[in-house]
Amino acid sequence: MRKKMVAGNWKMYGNLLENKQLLAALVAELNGVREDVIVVCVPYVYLPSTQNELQNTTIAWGAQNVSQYEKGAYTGEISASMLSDFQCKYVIVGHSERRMLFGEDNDVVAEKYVAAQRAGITPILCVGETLEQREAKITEQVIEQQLMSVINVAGIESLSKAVIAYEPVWAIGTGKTASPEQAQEVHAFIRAGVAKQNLGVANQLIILYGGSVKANNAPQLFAMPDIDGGLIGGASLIASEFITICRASRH
Ligand SMILES: O=C(CO)COP(=O)(O)O
Repeated sequence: MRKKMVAGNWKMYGNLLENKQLLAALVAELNGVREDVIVVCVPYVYLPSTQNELQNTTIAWGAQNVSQYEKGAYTGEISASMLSDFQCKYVIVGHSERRMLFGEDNDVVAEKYVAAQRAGITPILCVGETLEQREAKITEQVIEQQLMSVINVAGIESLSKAVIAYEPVWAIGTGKTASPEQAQEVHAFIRAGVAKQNLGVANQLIILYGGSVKANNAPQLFAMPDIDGGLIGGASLIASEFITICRASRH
């Protein structure tokens, strides 16, 4: 049995006070009561305060991005070993907002994935098609390319220390969720592709769905056989929503 996982992606929201209240609510409701994996991916500057709130709890924390470089004259960048200093267990790489708004291509994403793993941090690798690509019926090609550019560099076994998040771009922040069947179809495609290369890795691989997951649609999504949980944006900022979503991952 694969573990279920729910990860919050706070994006560029929050402040010290709001974060403290949100984390206190999560700890009160979720700490120690679940064997599934619960993660919050916070803005870099809130890693120390998040660590402070969550250490000695069963809720993990992570970052939303990482530099592909180990160190050097890269003004404004944050390395994977810096994230390790704050006991980050996870980092999101290749989020569609990074790909589209900050020009990260498949090669850069692969380098970031490798940099994270080198520092012992589990990358949450995001893949997903745009609406245009879906309508052109090239969803599978797009996702295969996104995955293969990482696998070609890092190897198929590297996926045993990674999480994949399928996030259709058209479903992110739009309130338009992929139907459980639509999402399942892509999740199954991803798992089958990995299984062709390594069945053991494929069976253990956690594949999250992301894109307008809310408390009211999470149960149906998480009930699908290849959906192992969610990567949650907007709803991860509302304690009651996120807690309900975390509970929905248990069945
Ligand atoms: O991008 C997402 C998570 O990484 C999804 O965002 P929303 O849940 O706000 O649609």
